Amino acid sequence: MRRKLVLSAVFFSLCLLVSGQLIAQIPLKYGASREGKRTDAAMQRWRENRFGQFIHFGLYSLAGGHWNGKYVEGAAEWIKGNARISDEDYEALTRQFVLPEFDAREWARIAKEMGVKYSVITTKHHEGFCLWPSEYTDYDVSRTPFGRDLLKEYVDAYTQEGIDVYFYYSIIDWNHPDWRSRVETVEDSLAFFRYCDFMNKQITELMTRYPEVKGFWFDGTWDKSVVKFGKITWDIEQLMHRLNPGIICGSRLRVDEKGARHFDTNGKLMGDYEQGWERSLPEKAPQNDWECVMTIPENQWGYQADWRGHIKSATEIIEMLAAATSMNGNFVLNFGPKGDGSLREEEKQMARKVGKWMQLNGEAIYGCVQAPLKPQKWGYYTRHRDNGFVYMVVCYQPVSGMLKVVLPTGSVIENCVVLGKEGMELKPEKSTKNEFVIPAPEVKDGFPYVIRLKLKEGDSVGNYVAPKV
Ligand SMILES: C[C@@H]1O/C(=N\OC(=O)Nc2ccccc2)[C@@H](O)[C@H](O)[C@@H]1O
Repeated sequence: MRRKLVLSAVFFSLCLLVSGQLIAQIPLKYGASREGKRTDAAMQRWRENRFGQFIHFGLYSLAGGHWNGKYVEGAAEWIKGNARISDEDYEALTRQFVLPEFDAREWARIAKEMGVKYSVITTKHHEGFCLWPSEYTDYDVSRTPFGRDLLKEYVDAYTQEGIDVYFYYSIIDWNHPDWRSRVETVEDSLAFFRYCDFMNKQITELMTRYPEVKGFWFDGTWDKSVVKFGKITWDIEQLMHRLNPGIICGSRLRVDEKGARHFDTNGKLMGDYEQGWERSLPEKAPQNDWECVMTIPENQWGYQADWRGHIKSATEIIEMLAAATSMNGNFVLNFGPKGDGSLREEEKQMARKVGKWMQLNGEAIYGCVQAPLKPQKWGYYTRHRDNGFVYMVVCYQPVSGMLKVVLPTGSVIENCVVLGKEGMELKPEKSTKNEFVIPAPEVKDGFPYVIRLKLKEGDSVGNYVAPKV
């Protein structure tokens, strides 16, 4: 009998362990450096920004996804490898880096028009070319006909427009002689640690030359060299916090000493937000802060002259932004400027359409969080963190003409209007004890619309525990 009890206890614990309910905590030196959501003002600002822009710009922008007159398959910013371009031929692009149409103030104006509150720029992508005059390499803007400090012009122009700036920095550096994708020999180790020293110097340079930077968006931490020496990513995090304790950094930087990425071996998030949502959205709200980065075509971050496949419409982008906000996440839309420094027409169009929508409906996005209400098929609920309104972002117009809403028992809808038509109140009908139907307004422009609900005082939507869905 006793043996049976012991065996079933062991079996039960194993099931829990396997199901992840009970991760046996092991001591980690280079695991998560902090736990739980940050509550400081800098992070709260990041949360309230909600909508951001990504800018992928580098030597790859000159190639535009084509080489020797031919379209090159794959992501345009990976063209060096995709087209098997020699180091010499690729480096020759620096002599074409003239940027006759580059105007950071125009980029910033268009970002402002689109309604983004922050912007992330590739200071150095995997190619290793730096958009600022770095003391630690010649492979940068200062050795090109353009010659100017592009990063400074970007930082000044965006800051002038009131848009927070963030720096993308690739750990992978195909140009640097000491970069190693794997470390197998003593020589590899010596080179790789020289590279880490170079990297720490560049990160320090970026944070001291451009103190406006609010955070870093690290990439390229999947290679064996980084996974094997996770401590280097701990060191980078410690370095950044020494230089600016409020700096914000996502989970993609970090690797613990066991090789675990994003979440350490004990299941704890390493970084200030989940940075794994690339061209995808979660099914339900993650526990942590999180950010989705999205491309307009299927998978092109750098400039590709010939977009193929499905190109997302402004309506699709707006729905993704609303979905992200409804799950407490940020949404960052990518632009890949052309090799002459100008923005492509499709992206300017996108900025105009999304910006027009944001002007009318931004209050349902900025500073908003998940409204814990039963999800409905017509779209997404958001809730402003302190104005008390609940927003319904309607993306799927019901043929019934009726929008169903289930509220906390005893709730009363005091006011119900479509943003932009505040003068015309909608009349919700109470169908059962806590279900209402709202007559759907006519959709004319093919864009989502937003209904704003004012609930009777005392309705605790904030604390309402939505039924398990
Ligand atoms: C934002 C993108 O980030 C990248 N890579 O991201 C990933 O590798 N993402 C990833 C990796 C494994 C699983 C899921 C996503 C880069 O290679 C790409 O050029 C672009 O800058």
